[in-house]
Amino acid sequence: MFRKPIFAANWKMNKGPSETEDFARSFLSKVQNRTFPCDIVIAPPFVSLSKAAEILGNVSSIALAAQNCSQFDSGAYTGEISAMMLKEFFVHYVILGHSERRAIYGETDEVINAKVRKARELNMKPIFCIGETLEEREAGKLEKVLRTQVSAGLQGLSERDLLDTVIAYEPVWAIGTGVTASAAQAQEAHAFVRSLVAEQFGADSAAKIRIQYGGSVKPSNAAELMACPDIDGALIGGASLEPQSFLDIIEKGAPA
Ligand SMILES: O=C[C@H](O)COP(=O)(O)O
Repeated sequence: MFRKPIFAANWKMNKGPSETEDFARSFLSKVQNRTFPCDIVIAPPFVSLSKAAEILGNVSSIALAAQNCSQFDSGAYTGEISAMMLKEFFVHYVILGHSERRAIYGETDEVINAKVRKARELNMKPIFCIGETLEEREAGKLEKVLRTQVSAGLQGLSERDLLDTVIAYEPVWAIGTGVTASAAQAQEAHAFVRSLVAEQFGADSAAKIRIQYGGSVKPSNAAELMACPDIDGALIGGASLEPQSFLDIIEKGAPA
C-alpha cells in the first residue's frame, strides 16, 4: 500500500514573524520549481502564521500547520485560538496532543479527542501525537499507553476523518534529547499502532493511514528511519529550525 510520506516542521515556541520571514524566504528559494514525492508541512507559532502564509501560502508543495487549536468554536476562552480562525491563515493541518501539551498543559485524551473532532468538523487535518515516557516503556507499559491514547484520541471519527488524520508516534524520551529510537524500536511501535487502528477502524483504513515518527530526527538518521515499512514521514522539532537541515531530512527521508 503506497502512503505518501509527510514531513512536518514543528517549530514549537521558536521564530516570531521576522525569523519566520527569513526561514520562509530561504526555504522557498531552495524548493521553488521543484516537486517532492511527499507532503511538506510547516508549523510556526500562531503569531507567525500570517507571515508564513504571506510567503508560502501559494506554494503548492508546502502546507501550513498550527501547533494547537481549541476544542471550542468561540467565546470566553482567554488565550485560545479556534480552528475556524486558523483557516483564515491558509492553515490546513493542526498538531494535536503533542506530549508537551499533554505533560505541561495537562491535556487529557478526552480533550485531545474533542480537538481532533473539532478540527475534522472544520475540514482541517489533525497531526495526532502519541507516545510513551521512558518510565512507561521501562515498566513494560508501552502497548497499554499507546492503546489508550489511540483508542481515546480517535474515538468517534468516521473512516473519512481518520484518513484525513496523520498519527505522529513520538516516544517522549526521544523528543529534544538527541536520543532517537532505533529504527527497529520505531518500526515495532509503528506496526503496533497500525494494528490498533486496524482493531478500531478495520484493516483497510489501517493500511492507508499515515504514521509519522518524531523524536530527534536529523539529516543523519532520516533515511534509516524512513526506510521502515510502517513509518510514513517525520514530525521534526529542533532539526527543522534551519531551512537546509529541514530540506536535508526531506531529501534523505523521501528521495525523489
Ligand atoms: O514535534 C516534534 C517533536 O517533539 C520532536 O522534537 P525534536 O525533533 O526536537 O526531538
